[in-house]
Order: sequence, then structure tokens, then C-alpha cells
Amino acid sequence: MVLAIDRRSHTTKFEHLIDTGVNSGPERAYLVAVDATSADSVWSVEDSLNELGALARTAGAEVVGTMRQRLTHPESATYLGKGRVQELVDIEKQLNCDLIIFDDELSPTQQRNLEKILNARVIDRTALILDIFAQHARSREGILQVELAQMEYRLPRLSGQDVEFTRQAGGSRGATGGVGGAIGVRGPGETKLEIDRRRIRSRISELKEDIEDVRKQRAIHRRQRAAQAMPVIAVVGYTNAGKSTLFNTLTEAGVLAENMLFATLDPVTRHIVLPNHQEILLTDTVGFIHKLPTKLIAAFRATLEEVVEADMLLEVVDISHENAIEQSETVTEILEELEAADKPRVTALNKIDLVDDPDDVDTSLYPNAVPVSALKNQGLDALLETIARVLAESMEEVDILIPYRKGDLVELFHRRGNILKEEHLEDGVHIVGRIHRTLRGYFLSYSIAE
Ligand SMILES: Nc1nc2c(ncn2[C@@H]2O[C@H](COP(=O)(O)OP(=O)(O)OP(=O)(O)O)[C@@H](O)[C@H]2O)c(=O)[nH]1
Ligand SMILES: [Mg+2]
Repeated sequence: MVLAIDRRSHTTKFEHLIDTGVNSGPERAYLVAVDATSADSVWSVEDSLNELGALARTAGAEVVGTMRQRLTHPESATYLGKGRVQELVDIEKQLNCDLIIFDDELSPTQQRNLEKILNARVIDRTALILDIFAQHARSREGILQVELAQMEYRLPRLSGQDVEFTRQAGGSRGATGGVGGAIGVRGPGETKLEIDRRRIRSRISELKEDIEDVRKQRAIHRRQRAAQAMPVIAVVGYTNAGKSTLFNTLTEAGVLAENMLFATLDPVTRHIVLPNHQEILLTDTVGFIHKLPTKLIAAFRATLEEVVEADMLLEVVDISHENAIEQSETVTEILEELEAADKPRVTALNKIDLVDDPDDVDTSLYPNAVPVSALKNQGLDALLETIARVLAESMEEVDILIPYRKGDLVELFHRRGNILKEEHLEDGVHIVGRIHRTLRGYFLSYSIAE
């Protein structure tokens, strides 16, 4: 996957350059990680490497081997220690590797040094994730956000020479094509470097402006939805947890759900009715992953605002995954970064059909957890009831007297609120009940409580 800019029209497109394997087989990738004793991650290096392998396969590569080194922290010059880098030179020859993928974001210096020593292409976890995002971006919003993230990633990594933005589709697997190929650029050439930097910077500002327009559009849509006065629930969770499958089952929408990482990039919103007849809006959105680059989160701000602005979160956890707990911790960390971790949350412990002994699942580890199978349609009534209950808990109590001429407001309360007491008095209908904060404004002026 390579980014190409048509300078005349200033439109951006992604060209698919990953070898599909029809002619010469998929690209052969070797994975490398440092097991840093200083890291405070809940993830083990094995699990992190397994996930890197899944990312590599999603991007279209074949994993031919892995290496890890235990260090206090990655070496600043070459990520791995000297001896291990030499070992890597032999391995890449033996295994005939096309690319070496590092499990952490490499600094520009590390990347340049490694590229000098190794023959295969050097890419890192961030470049790989960006590559998958680029493959899956469909909407204008998604494409703009991915391009911004790619440009931000590229800028500090430019080292002159060849920043020809456009490459030929279907090119060979030379030093620059294939998985993550658009990202690494090397060579001397000060003047050219300056020009390239300026060009990228100006593209970054253009993209930011375009994304700002997208953000404003989204804000308008949100305001329109707010006028419908339905609470918005954002479906969040680790990539591949089953968010889109659950979303489809609950809403009968035809969102793409696939066994691949980052199948969904664009948020979709649909309306559903809870068992207590309360109407809500459900939003499916992009998945999270550990070591998700902050720049990428920043670039996806327009999309992620759907999560930030939601009234409640429905977290989907793949409870059949051996790293379910680590994944959920990562989701919470990213929600904290987005300042959305304090919202009321219900957890769907999904893929329960794949768990040998569902009774052994410890639901107490997750907030308001309900075991479900989105695919087999199990546990969904209980899930909806829990959503209704948690939503009710986040409602505010009101004591109001609505005049008889405002019959529509009484009806609205009946549909969307929880009535604790209702009596028909001379001046109107007296209601004591709970209503979601998005609707409170309609009733405030009829309040009779202190
Ligand atoms: N067995 C089983 N598989 C499921 C269940 N729910 C989802 N899956 C499968 O899990 C895979 C991922 O599902 P998606 O719904 O695309 O997951 P997602 O969380 O939307 O993933 P991204 O959009 O990539 O972040 C698909 O192959 C689904 O068929 C379930 O309840 N049981
Ligand atoms: Mg999805």
C-alpha cells in the first residue's frame, strides 16, 4: 500500500502494492521485538509478537520467523543490541526475507541505521498499522485521516533523495514497494530534503483543514441527533472483538464484519429500541490496539469524537481471546487518553460460544458485564436490559408539573423516561421520574421541586 498524490488535482489516493501472492507468493516477513524490562505494559512480549504477526498477515505478508531480545530498554542506535543485529543479517539471508518488522515504533535514527545494515526493508508496528488503515479506508473522512497520520509519520523520517510521492502500482518489491513501503525514505541531499519537508508540511496543513471541515460536519450531525433527544451509545473495544457483528445483530445494519484487524474505520450510527421501550442511538466505530500511536489517535480525532461525545459506552471484549484482560486494559487506557473512560459502561463479553466452560468466565472483572455471542445471537436480551438499567442509573430525577396543553411533553416522558409517580391534578400532570440528561432541558421549566 502506497500513498500517491496527484499534484495537479491535489487529490489523494492509495495504491495497492502488496503482492497478493499470485506471481511470487506473499512478502516474507520476519518479526523482531525487545522484551524491555523497563516497560510497564500488561502485555507479554510473546503476546505482542503474536499480535504483530496477525497485523502482518492482515497487511498481506507471510510471517517466516520471530526474534526477541531481553534488554532494559531498546538500544537507541539500532533497537536491538549489536550482536543480535548481526544475527539478523544472517537470518534474513537464510530465510530470504523481504521485510523485517519491529514491534515498537523505531526512531528515525534507528530506522536509518538498521536500513544501512539490513538488506530487507525495515518497517515498524506503526507503519504496519498505517498500512492496514490505508488498505481499509473507504470514506473521504477515513482516507484524509489515514493520509494525515502517514504524513506526520513520514515527516521526521525524511532524509532527502527520492520523495517522489507517486509510485507505480504493481512495482517490484525493491527497496520501497510492498507492505509499509511508502513510509521509509533514505539518502542524502539537503536541498531536496528541504523541498520535500516543505511539501509534506503544506500537505499536512491542507489535510488538517479538510479534516476540520469533516469534524464540523460531524458536529452538525451530532446536534441534529441531539435534537432527536436519544441517548447515544458508542460501541468500543479491541480490534476484531466483534463490535461490528454485535452492531449488525442489534441494528440489522449491514456493516462489514470480518476476521481481520481494523475492518471498520468509519463510524456508523443506527437507532434501536430497548426492552423498556426507550429509544437509543448506537454507533459502531474503529477498534483499538496496544501501542496505538498517539499521532494516529490524534489524526482520527474526527472519528473518535463519536466516542468522546457519547452518553454511554458499550465495550465489546472477545472473551475467548487469551489476552481478553490485556485487551480490555488497553481499551481503558486509550479511553483515558480520550478522556472518555469515566462514562457509564456496559461490557459485552462476546464470543461466549467459543468458550469451553462459560460458567468459568469471571464477569466481575469488567463493568456491568454480560456474556453474549453476537454471532449466535445469545445473551442479547440480557445485554439490552443491562444497557437500559445502566442508562436509567445515569438518568436524573425530576419532579414536574406539565400543563395539559403540553400533552406532547407528557407523551415524550412516557416514551423516554422512567415514571416513579404520576397524578392528574387541576393544573396539569404531576410526574416524578427519571429522565436522561439529554432530555432534561425540555422539562426544567416545569420543575416544582426546590
Ligand atoms: N465465534 C464467534 N465469532 C464472532 C462473534 N462475534 C464476532 N465474531 C467474529 O469475529 C470476527 C471479527 O468480527 P468484527 O465484528 O468484524 O469485529 P470488530 O470488533 O468490528 O473488528 P474491527 O472493526 O476490525 O476492529 C469476525 O470473523 C466475526 O465473525 C461471536 O459471538 N462468536
Ligand atoms: Mg468493526
